[in-house]
Amino acid sequence: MPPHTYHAPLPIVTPQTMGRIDAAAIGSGIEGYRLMLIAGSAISACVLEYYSEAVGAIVLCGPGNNGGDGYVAARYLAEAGMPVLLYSSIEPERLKGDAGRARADWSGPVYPLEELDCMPGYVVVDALFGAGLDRPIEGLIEETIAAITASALPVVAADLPSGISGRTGQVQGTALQAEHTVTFAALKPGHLLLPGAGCSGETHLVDIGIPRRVIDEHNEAMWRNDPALWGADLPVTGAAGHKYTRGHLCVFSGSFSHTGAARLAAHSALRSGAGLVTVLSPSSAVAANASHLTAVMLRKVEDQSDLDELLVDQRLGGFVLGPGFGIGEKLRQFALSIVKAGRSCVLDADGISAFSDGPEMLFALCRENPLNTVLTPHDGEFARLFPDLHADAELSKVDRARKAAERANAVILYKGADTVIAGPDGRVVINNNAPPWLATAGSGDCLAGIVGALLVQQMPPFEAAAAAAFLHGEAGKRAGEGLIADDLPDAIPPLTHYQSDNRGRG
Ligand SMILES: NC(=O)C1=CN([C@@H]2O[C@H](COP(=O)(O)OP(=O)(O)OC[C@H]3O[C@@H](n4cnc5c(N)ncnc54)[C@H](O)[C@@H]3O)[C@@H](O)[C@H]2O)[C@H](O)CC1
Ligand SMILES: [K+]
Repeated sequence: MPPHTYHAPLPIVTPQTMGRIDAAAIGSGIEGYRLMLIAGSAISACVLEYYSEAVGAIVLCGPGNNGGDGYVAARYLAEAGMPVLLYSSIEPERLKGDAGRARADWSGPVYPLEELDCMPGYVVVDALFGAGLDRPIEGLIEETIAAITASALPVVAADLPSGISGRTGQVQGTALQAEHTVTFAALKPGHLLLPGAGCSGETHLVDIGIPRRVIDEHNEAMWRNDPALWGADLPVTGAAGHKYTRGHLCVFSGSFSHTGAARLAAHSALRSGAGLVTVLSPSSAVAANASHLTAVMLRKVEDQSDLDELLVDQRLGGFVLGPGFGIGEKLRQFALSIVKAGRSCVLDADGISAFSDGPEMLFALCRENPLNTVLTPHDGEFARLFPDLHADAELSKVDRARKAAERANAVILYKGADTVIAGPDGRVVINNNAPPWLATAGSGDCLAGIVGALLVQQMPPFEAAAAAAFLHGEAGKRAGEGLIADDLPDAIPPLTHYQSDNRGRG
């Protein structure tokens, strides 16, 4: 039995779409106040579960429905016997709609926010702003957030930590740091993208009674990375399989003093199930590579004619180009001829930077040979290849990755602690299983090797990139804190752990 339990992948929706989902649910006959009651009860349940020892709860209510959730939570907490002090950022009479109703159902006192006293031993319920935050926080609320931060009282956030944009995960002026965030119906990008992910603490997704059908009808082709998205596309080695049916990946080595990156990628590729892996080395580095390779094969590729000769062999299904290679015309020509030849190509590191001054030719070739290329930029490399997208402060990391994939006609694996994978068809996943210690020298080389291995095993590129990011994160967890990149290849979990279907490929 695989250790992974299968379920539907979690959709992610922007706050704007969440508003439409709320409206559709309410339009279909579900009462809005009922949704708020369930939301508020989930917040109070979280407080009672994690902070049962607290002296009491300080509930901060804002001017909209997020504040309404706060009034409901306050009532349930008080009913459970917890002392509650409720503070409002506006005169409570000004609350309208469901939030007004929630206030009317709260029989305790409402204090103005000016009177807030961060008493030791209390837990804070942050119901100031959620999905409706639409401008930077300033003035009294900014001061309130500073006071809570200085007090170090634990915070449970309703929907989102106040100050975090649900759409981008960016801080609007200032933001609270929560230990727990209770959100409703679907995750928002702000829960998974930095810095919002860091401010959310542990995120709890609660079903408040909006039917899954309504959420699916409004799907934005955006999910949290999960084996449920690609488990059925993982390569399966059947009894009749042999090393050639498991694909042959080639990894380019750099020059004499830059060979380690290619070997990390090659070793990771073998561990990710590639049948054969060959390091392609310039003559100057053949001896250095030979002294470190065993299961991985080695072949001299000095110039374009060597590569052209290699590309005649159709069994060589994919190439990883960039790690340690050096930026220059040689890399550009190699990349273009691989893509032109219709082979799978992972362009990483120098493989991305080399195209900073003119990626159009690469992007045009990718359009002619779709479903071949995966680009794996970190933030600096992304900025070099897509300077306009990187500089546009209005765009979220999801928007940037999506637009870049569309422009490049390639899958973009935009690395970071909040890696985003986007396909040219608009699909996006946000990866969130990477431990912080995975950010170490050579880690990206291993990731490129995993992507390449899955590509040569016939996995479609979007699924291959998403699966690789996930496997890389799992490898990081298995290798543990203090890992170095050399530990990663052997920590890659067996693919069979995540297979969800027996779609055998030989
Ligand atoms: N998702 C669901 O199914 C449910 C969600 N609920 C909760 O409702 C909020 C969203 O409510 P909304 O009224 O749209 O927005 P907010 O309460 O977040 O705030 C809007 C309010 O705040 C003002 N405002 C915005 N930015 C600022 C600022 N920087 N400074 C001052 N004022 C600001 C804005 O003008 C509005 O007046 C969602 O997060 C859930 O918590 C419901 O419970 C129903 C189910
Ligand atoms: K909040």
